[in-house]
Amino acid sequence: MRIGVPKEIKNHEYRVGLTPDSVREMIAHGHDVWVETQAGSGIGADDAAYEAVGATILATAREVFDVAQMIVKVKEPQAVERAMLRPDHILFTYLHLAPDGDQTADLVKSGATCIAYETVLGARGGLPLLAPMSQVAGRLSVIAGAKALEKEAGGSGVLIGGVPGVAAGKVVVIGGGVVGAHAITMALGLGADVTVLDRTVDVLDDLSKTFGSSLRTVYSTKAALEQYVLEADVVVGAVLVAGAAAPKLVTAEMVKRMKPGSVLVDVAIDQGGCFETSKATTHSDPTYIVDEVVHYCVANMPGAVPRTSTYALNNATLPFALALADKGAEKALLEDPLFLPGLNVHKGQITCEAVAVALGYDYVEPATALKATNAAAA
Ligand SMILES: NC(=O)C1=CN([C@@H]2O[C@H](COP(=O)(O)OP(=O)(O)OC[C@H]3O[C@@H](n4cnc5c(N)ncnc54)[C@H](O)[C@@H]3O)[C@@H](O)[C@H]2O)C=CC1
Ligand SMILES: CC(=O)C(=O)O
Ligand SMILES: [Mg+2]
Repeated sequence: MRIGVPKEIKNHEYRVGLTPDSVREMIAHGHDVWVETQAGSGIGADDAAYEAVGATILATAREVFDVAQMIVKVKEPQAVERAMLRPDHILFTYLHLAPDGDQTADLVKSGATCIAYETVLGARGGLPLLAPMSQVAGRLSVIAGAKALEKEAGGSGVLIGGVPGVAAGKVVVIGGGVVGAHAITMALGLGADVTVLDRTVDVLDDLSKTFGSSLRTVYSTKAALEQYVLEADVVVGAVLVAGAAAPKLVTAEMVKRMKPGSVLVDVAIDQGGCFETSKATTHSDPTYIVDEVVHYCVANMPGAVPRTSTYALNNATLPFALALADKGAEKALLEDPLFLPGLNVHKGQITCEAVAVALGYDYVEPATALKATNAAAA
């Protein structure tokens, strides 16, 4: 198959869809790979590193999209990229469609086969192609929160870990999944006073076993949320209902009552955000203030540490990218019931139920959509 790797163009996004090592695997499987010039510069992989493993460098994204059958990216395609998609393209990347009507409409119109990293399922549960970036974002969330607490940033001037004789900052993590667990690791490591809320008792049980008595675990009710959010110095929003828009757990009214100079870090912003006052920000202007509360809502947090993030992402995505290239999208997806839920849009149809429900489209089961294409082609 002909594989294309364009340079990412989202604000301060330095990751790349395939590392040179991944390209080498693709080529060893008999595929051809075209890479846009400088696509790997953010991870320290120059054009020569891609050429050394057999890739061909192209000057523009347009040439990459023109030559490729499958496009491997990191972030959801931006409008200019969506305009280059064709019905015969396979697009393999993060999509986060539920909160993004414009992107969804463009992908439907393109007729392309669009497979989202974030809805592929794992054999041991969870979301294996989201997990590595959730690990990174969870760890970064506490660093971002600690920086935003500084006076200069509009924060209250609390040092997150305190010092002997002065209390540490209170970090409240809402959602104890992958982002949550990694935020907890960092916050405890920095010496903060840490509480996690989740609505699944088993999640709290696992976290309690992992972190012991240094972590406060709380079952998430409206009352508990309000109590802990109002006392917090930093709140990390880390909830997820797979594929769906994030529930708005902290209302604008609660934000008004938070401590002046406290900080909200909405990691769930890529699914629309779990605080009512959240709006997506970028690495070049990551925070804004509402009612004296600092908001950090960067939708591509791992893009700030592209070396760690790209390698972690490729470790998870490469086997799936190889399956798509080796077998074609229909066969690769239909043969693997855990990969199949990754299909979000196919030939103009929405094949992820949570996206269809969120945006008011008809839902077509992914297997049905793929088999209909096979039948039409036969
Ligand atoms: N901004 C960014 O750069 C990045 C954002 N993310 C996002 O972070 C979010 C979290 O991802 P993961 O930790 O991987 O998900 P996960 O599925 O591992 O964990 C989510 C947790 O939220 C809990 N939850 C769901 N609804 C809840 C509610 N109403 N109240 C309390 N808890 C609730 C679940 O029980 C689960 O434990 C996702 O939206 C993901 O896309 C992930 C990576 C990067
Ligand atoms: C998961 C995601 O949105 C990211 O890594 O940018
Ligand atoms: Mg206030």
